[in-house]
Amino acid sequence: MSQVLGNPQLEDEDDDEEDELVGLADYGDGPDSSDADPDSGAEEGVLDFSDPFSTEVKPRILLMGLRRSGKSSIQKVVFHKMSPNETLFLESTNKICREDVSNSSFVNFQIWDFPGQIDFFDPTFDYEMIFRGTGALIFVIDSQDDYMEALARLHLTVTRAYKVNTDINFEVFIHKVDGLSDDHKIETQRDIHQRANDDLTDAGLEKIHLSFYLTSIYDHSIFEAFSKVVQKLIPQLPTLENLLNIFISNSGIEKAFLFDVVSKIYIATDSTPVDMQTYELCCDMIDVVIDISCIYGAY
Ligand SMILES: Nc1nc2c(ncn2[C@@H]2O[C@H](COP(=O)(O)OP(=O)(O)OP(=O)(O)O)[C@@H](O)[C@H]2O)c(=O)[nH]1
Repeated sequence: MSQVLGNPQLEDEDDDEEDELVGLADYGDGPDSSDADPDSGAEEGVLDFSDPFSTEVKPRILLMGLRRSGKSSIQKVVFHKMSPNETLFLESTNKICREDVSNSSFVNFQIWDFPGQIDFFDPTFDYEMIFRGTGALIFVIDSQDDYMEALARLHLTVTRAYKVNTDINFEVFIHKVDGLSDDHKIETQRDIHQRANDDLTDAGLEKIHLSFYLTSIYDHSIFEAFSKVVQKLIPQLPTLENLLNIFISNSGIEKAFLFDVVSKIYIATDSTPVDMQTYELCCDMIDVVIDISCIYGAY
């Protein structure tokens, strides 16, 4: 049986969502570029890259990838509890959207959602400043689309970012795999992995490590992948893992996760392998607890 640990902050959830989008950089060249996301409660304005907020020491996670690859959907489903079907109605992002995620002392970072058409040669785009403070760069590839252009973009993005900051974790989400058969998923992952690493080797940058994940917003894979990305940014991870190891060996519990209840990402787990079904069961349990808490108003 699994143990679910965490600190729900349910009463603040709605308020948090209101406050979460803290800034938007105008990066659009289209007619919609001044439109704020109507659902986000966003505070709109031109982002001053030199503002004091942007130099905060919170780890920064960037969501990049081609247009319509699924970046905003990932953010909305994981951090705003949007149902996957609702993402069909999301409008294209025309600005850099920054969101502060401060669910607990461990889940405390900024997510920057980039528009698909970002141009590194645009002098108004200060990519050096952006990459300098970045902990993880998630590059989203639409696996249901032809991914050659996405791979070229991935290469350009990673090499640019690495030049500025060699400490960035590069995470590649091979996304929308719900539309692929199991064999096709494995083949796509192998092909993307091979091509992306070959491109880096050809550029003499084989030391750059890319991590690959098969993801979809229609199942728990996106939460699992995000969990792994976030864990790499938590310096206390080895200690937490150790504590969970001690916990399961002394309690007879089979598997333990330390959850961020609000987002359902797990911050740490013991060192036995993660079985997706156990993780899904724990996520479902969290949903039940949240639903019951809402009904009985315990908070
Ligand atoms: N089948 C499937 N569709 C998805 C998934 N994730 C996102 N989508 C769909 O992909 C489309 C584009 O999603 P967005 O989140 O707007 O993409 P984006 O990368 O933010 O797009 P830009 O803002 O234009 O850069 C939407 O219709 C989503 O419903 C997924 O895991 N599976």
